[in-house]
Amino acid sequence: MAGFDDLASERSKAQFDVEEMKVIWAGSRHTLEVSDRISRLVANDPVFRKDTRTMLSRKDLFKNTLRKAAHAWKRIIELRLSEEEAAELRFYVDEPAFMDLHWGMFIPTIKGQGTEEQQQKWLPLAYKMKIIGCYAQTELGHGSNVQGLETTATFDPQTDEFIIHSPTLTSSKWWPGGLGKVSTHAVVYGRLIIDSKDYGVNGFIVQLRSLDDHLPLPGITIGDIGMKFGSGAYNTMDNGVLRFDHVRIPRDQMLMRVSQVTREGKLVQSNVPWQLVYGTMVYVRQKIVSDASCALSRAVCIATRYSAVRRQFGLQSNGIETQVIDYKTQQSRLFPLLASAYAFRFVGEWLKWLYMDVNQRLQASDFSTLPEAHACTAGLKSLTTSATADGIEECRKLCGGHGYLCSSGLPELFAVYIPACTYEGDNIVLLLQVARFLIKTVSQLGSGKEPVGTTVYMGRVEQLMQCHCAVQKAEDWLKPSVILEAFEARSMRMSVASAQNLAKFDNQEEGFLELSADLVQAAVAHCQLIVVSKFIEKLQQDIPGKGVKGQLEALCNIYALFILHKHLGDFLSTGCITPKQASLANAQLRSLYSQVRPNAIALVDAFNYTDHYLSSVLGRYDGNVYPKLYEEAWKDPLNDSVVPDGYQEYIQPILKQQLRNARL
Ligand SMILES: CCCCCCCCCCCCCCCCCCC/C=C/C(=O)SCCNC(=O)CCNC(=O)[C@H](O)C(C)(C)COP(=O)(O)OP(=O)(O)OC[C@H]1O[C@@H](n2cnc3c(N)ncnc32)[C@H](O)[C@@H]1OP(=O)(O)O
Ligand SMILES: Cc1cc2nc3c(=O)[nH]c(=O)nc-3n(C[C@H](O)[C@H](O)[C@H](O)COP(=O)(O)OP(=O)(O)OC[C@H]3O[C@@H](n4cnc5c(N)ncnc54)[C@H](O)[C@@H]3O)c2cc1C
Repeated sequence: MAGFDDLASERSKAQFDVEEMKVIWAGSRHTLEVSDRISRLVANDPVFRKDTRTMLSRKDLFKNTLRKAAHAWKRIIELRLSEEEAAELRFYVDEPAFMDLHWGMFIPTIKGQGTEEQQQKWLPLAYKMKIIGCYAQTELGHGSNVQGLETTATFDPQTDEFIIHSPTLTSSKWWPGGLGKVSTHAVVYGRLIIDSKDYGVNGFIVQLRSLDDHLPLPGITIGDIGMKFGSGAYNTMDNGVLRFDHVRIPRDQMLMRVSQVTREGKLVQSNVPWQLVYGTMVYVRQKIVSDASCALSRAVCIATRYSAVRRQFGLQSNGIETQVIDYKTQQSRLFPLLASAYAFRFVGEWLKWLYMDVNQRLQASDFSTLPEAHACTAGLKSLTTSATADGIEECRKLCGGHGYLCSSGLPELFAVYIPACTYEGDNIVLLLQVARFLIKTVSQLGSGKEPVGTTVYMGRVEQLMQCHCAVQKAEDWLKPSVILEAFEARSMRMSVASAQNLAKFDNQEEGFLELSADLVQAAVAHCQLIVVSKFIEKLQQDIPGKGVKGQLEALCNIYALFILHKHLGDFLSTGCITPKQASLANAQLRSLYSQVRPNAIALVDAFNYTDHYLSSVLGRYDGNVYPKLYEEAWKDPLNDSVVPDGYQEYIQPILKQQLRNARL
């Protein structure tokens, strides 16, 4: 039967050891074992079913999410799951919920911005979930501009308290996940006011709801902000609105690692940089990069399997049509996304390491790598989420009409994913942060301050401004040194050109605004260089398993040459490559697609996703697409009755009217 045979035959063609590739994808044999075990545990638990999610009303959907979250927590306790296992469980349950903000933002904020005493007081309560917290920063009037927040926290020396207040409608907290209906507490960001003086934005732990009956505490107005994009999707989350009317909290509920307010109302700065108030965002942005590879690989897995099952046109001698995966256009759209999924996986792994490293340094009062960590997390968050959102939509189109059905899994995946381009920092705003960092780095060249980390290449400015690409034949594009130099030269030249243009302005801030579109492109070029270079670094590690390294090399080259092809204007206009070299790169790309073609199904099998996680009829492991699509259609509530509700009120009268008109 079509599908079964197609995928089985594809798997038999694989030229590499899929089991070893699974280890590479997971990060280690141990991680693969944990992820495999927990994914099956979730798939086999009826409470975690998700097939009706897109058809439920908001209220039912939300209650269902609460039920799943409670069950997940129960299983975590019963099975004594480790933190790693619990995080995997959350991943495979695959439903955004208040727990994400509690564990992903509330707890990390207390850890990162609270003093030792504050951590000792609040963390045990949060770990045992005796309180549930969220992260209340964004307001109706201000999201990107954190320094523009309006909520006030005014110190009252009489009572040794802060008075938290929402002075305007636009100061209402708006968007925080978990806030609308669940959280009992929040870290609230507001302006610290002492003696009528504004000391800027700080975090405060505020109790919102009673721990007895869950009612809002006096002075607090709280609710959900309403339905969001798509059915199911992010509507499982209670993104909320919150207003304060002079709510009092004890002084020790201001998070005081960065600065402290004394009993006398004096502000004392500690030795840590004030930017640590933004620290949770760095942590979450780093996580979002790893998540990008998961979302993209999931869409790619669905589109690749379906492309091997789907046949259109071109009858072969045996009388069957061509698998759409064999069309070069399909390959040129699909394989760069497959390569991007692997590329984002490895850059995510590296970013996790970078974050751990910066964190260890912070503990030891070494703040030197914070600007680099901020630029990398901001830039890579922006680059990977934008590419993933576009990539999921491309996968939908790669699946033709059936991709538009909810049962393909792609519409909901898209709807859940796209806010990642906005939350934790709008992607353009974040790229502008990277651009500032690059301009600063360029302006310091020659000052004796050597560029570090991902900007080390800028230390070779003279060479990179003048170098000529050495490619003479298509295969030359397979050399990592050639690719790296082209990407470094492009990024260097774009940053230098931006800095030179900026220097023409008397007012740097005005110049920055005027040139911001070019600056964003320079930031993208730098971030793409990071992704390419981290993929190349990965390949320099010991990679066991028959044929595994060869496949990864092909994917790395596809990623780099696809980006080169997509941004050809940059590479040509900066003189990094010639038109002839561009066309050789394109020829090489085509040849790489042919190399990956027989391995495509095995390369997506290596993600090791269960059918439960994929939740896609098109992406089923067994390829049994058509019978299951047919079966799914009949499950739609519209098909509960043969004649639809409303027939007598709305269809029959029209038909009768037409009958009368026809007789006239
Ligand atoms: C055991 C059981 C377990 C249970 C299992 C459950 C497990 C569940 C885990 C799930 C985890 C998943 C977690 C993920 C959840 C995802 C959900 C996301 C929900 C969304 C949340 C949000 O959106 S929160 C709100 C986010 N908001 C933003 O991102 C705002 C963006 N804006 C800004 O960041 C800033 O305003 C700015 C950076 C754009 C501008 O800042 P500012 O106005 O201060 O000006 P400058 O540009 O001049 O910057 C000054 C100076 O500071 C430097 N800098 C800026 N930001 C940072 C930073 N973050 N870190 C370090 N430094 C920074 C900047 O470079 C400047 O430096 P100079 O040296 O002066 O140049
Ligand atoms: C699903 C979801 C969940 C969220 N969860 C939380 C949460 O848990 N806690 C929380 O506090 N917040 C949360 N947020 C809020 C989120 O962090 C903000 O929406 C985000 O930071 C973007 O800010 P904004 O909405 O103010 O966008 P705006 O800044 O208003 O952006 C609008 C447009 O203006 C552009 N723009 C803005 N500033 C500039 C600039 N300087 N230069 C050039 N262009 C600019 C942007 O690129 C964008 O195109 C969530 C948001 C969403 C969508």
